[in-house]
Amino acid sequence: MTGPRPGTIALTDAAQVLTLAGPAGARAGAEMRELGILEHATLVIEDKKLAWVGAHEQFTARREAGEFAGAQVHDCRGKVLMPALVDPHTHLVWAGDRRDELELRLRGADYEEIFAAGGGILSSVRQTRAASEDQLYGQSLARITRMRACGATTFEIKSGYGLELEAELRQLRVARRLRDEAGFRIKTTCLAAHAIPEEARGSEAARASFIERICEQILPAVVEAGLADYADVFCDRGAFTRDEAAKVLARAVALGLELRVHANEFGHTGGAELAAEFRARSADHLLHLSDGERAALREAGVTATLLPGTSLVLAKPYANGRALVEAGVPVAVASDCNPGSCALENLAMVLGLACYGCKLTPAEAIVAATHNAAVSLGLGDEVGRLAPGLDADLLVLETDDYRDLVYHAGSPLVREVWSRGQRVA
Ligand SMILES: N=CN[C@@H](CCC(=O)O)C(=O)O
Ligand SMILES: [Zn+2]
Repeated sequence: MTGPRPGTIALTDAAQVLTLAGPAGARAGAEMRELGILEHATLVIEDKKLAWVGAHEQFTARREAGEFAGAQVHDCRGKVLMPALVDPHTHLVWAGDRRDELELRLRGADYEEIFAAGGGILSSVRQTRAASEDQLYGQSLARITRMRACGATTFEIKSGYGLELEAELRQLRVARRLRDEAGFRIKTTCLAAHAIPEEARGSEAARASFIERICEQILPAVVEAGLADYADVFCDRGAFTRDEAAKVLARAVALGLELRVHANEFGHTGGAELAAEFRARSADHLLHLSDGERAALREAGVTATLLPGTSLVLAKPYANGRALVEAGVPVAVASDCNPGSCALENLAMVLGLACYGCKLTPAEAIVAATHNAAVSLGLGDEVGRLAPGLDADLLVLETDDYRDLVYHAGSPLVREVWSRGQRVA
């Protein structure tokens, strides 16, 4: 029997605890609806970890027998406890803003046309290149702190607003500082293949030499500096062709990086097939997807990451999440937080969009933005479920029914955010 320990906290008698008990791997099909709900349940945190979860009556009996005696009790009656959200696709390190484009788009301009004319991603590249590392860090820290207040404690962060060696390294260093200095749980991705930069747009030869630079200069330097866990490519109309993307992905694999792919956002551009061929950890966006492409993702064990905030902001179709679940593809949901196509910071609200737009059920959306997202980042044994031994990253919701996250999407239901046993928001 364990005695009282300093730093023991009991979150007691919650109306629902969503444990997500079940398989440790990515979940697909009906498994995505299993939340492992305990009613009238208590959860015990010791130091940074989850130590115990079970019926409140059992907790009381064990406490009377002397266990958990020193626990600090935090009454959670009428509340829901669930794993903190995991955001597996963000571009949250950038400088400046694109508020002017928001107004242009609302008055009828098209995102792809703005990009082709030298705005869009290229506007953020100019602003990010011009920022110092400390400016970039300050702006990104404010942003990620707001995102955490909305419920996410774990983030994937991509580069891709540098598109030249030093600026790409700077973005990734800032992402690492958010992890090492500010304590966020972060995985980083080199997305040097996000767009062809202005200086490489004059000719086919300049374009080819930029791709060569990604393969022979930027990716090797990023790996050498230990700054990235993944590589990513924007394989789509107006960005990189299937052949160009394949070249970058092959080089990344040779350098020891795992892969994520921006795929099929604007059309059937080969990105999803490529993600399957290269057995990427995830294929993201997927607004346009055939039965064959869904089957290829399933066979290759690729997680489909949905970004419904982007569909809302760009007034594009929503990815068919229902068809992906029915096809047995593990689904994750992310914010895609970026300066242009989706600056939404509230992943809890995006879960609502995943249901209303992509037709996931509330339970599927929660599994997608917790456990499946964590597994896609290689963090399934740290976060994403409420099980003893995992980090104590969890949310206290101001409701007694988890479905309110979707029913009242956008309302401030995330009352407390805990990360590694500390209340952080
Ligand atoms: N689609 C490509 N990249 C980002 C958009 C970046 C931007 O507009 O700055 C996305 O995932 O939506
Ligand atoms: Zn993206």
